[in-house]
Amino acid sequence: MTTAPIQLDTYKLGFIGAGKMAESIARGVVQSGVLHPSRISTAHSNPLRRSAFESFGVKVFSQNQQVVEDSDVVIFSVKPQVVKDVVLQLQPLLSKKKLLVSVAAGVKLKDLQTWAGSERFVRVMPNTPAAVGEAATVLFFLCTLFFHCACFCLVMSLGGAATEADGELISKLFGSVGKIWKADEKLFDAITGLSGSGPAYVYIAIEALADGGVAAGLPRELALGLASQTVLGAASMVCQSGKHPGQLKDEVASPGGTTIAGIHELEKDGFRGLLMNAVVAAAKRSREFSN
Ligand SMILES: NC(=O)C1=CN([C@@H]2O[C@H](COP(=O)(O)OP(=O)(O)OC[C@H]3O[C@@H](n4cnc5c(N)ncnc54)[C@H](OP(=O)(O)O)[C@@H]3O)[C@@H](O)[C@H]2O)C=CC1
Ligand SMILES: O=C(O)[C@@H]1CCC=N1
Repeated sequence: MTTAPIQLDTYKLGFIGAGKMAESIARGVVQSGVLHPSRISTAHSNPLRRSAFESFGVKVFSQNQQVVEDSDVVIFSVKPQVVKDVVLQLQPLLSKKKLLVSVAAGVKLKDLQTWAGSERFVRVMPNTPAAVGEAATVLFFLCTLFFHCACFCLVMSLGGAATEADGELISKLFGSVGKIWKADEKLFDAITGLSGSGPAYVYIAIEALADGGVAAGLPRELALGLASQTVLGAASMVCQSGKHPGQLKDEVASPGGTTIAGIHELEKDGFRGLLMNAVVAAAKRSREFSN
């Protein structure tokens, strides 16, 4: 039985938690054109947070309850430390008609479903480049195997009462702000440590590369522009060339040249190990948020 394709623009999207992650997703969704800003809402009392969303047409209520009542899809984008209280507070409004999403680091789906009194809940780990349509987002689906017409049909059951259409809806929504993957929930702490937190590691690298340029005599603006574009170009080469980053690195490092002199410095001070440690530490912190 074929179902009609999901029309994203017939849904209304609400954010509980009008912070950096919510704003990044909302900006990316609006920029992609898949949803008009008038069909997006959030709530905050702080004038700065209100104007941040109103500046691109998103409705800002004063209460969370109004957001839930106004939305078909509700994204919980508050900090992990408060998500339980917020979900419990809104529980009476979280009917099965609402598709619920959590972007909170470390908070397990089973707990979210319990607090909401609804199994129509999906976990998502996005990152802030959603704002420019370049997010790395991982979705957690509860996969249930059903016998269907004498063959296996892997049904993306998103948690009990969630449906395959819910999966398509969430995939389309987050697919509009970048690349999406699906993974088992047991990987989510590592995913959070890598791609959830990863933009911050790269921002530090860009800042440090620019500082290196300044130390070598470049004007700050030129150094920052070159550093940013070099990281963007290198990442694009990995994503588009199909080559391993090690091969791409070797293609830059001429024998006895400048690059290998720089790489030698990085290796002397354990550059790789430092990045690995950052991901592992962030994943460990994510695990601390689960009950
Ligand atoms: N930032 C990122 O790069 C990523 C964040 N996430 C996840 O997204 C979630 C939000 O993170 P982030 O956007 O960075 O955090 P922010 O602090 O920027 O945003 C959280 C927002 O929630 C608001 N808030 C606090 N309590 C309530 C409440 N009871 N009801 C409604 N809103 C409330 C805060 O308001 P106030 O400031 O007034 O307290 C704030 O505006 C977290 O769970 C995080 O793990 C996931 C991936 C990446
Ligand atoms: O720093 C944090 O906890 C959030 C989750 C992943 C990125 N930012």
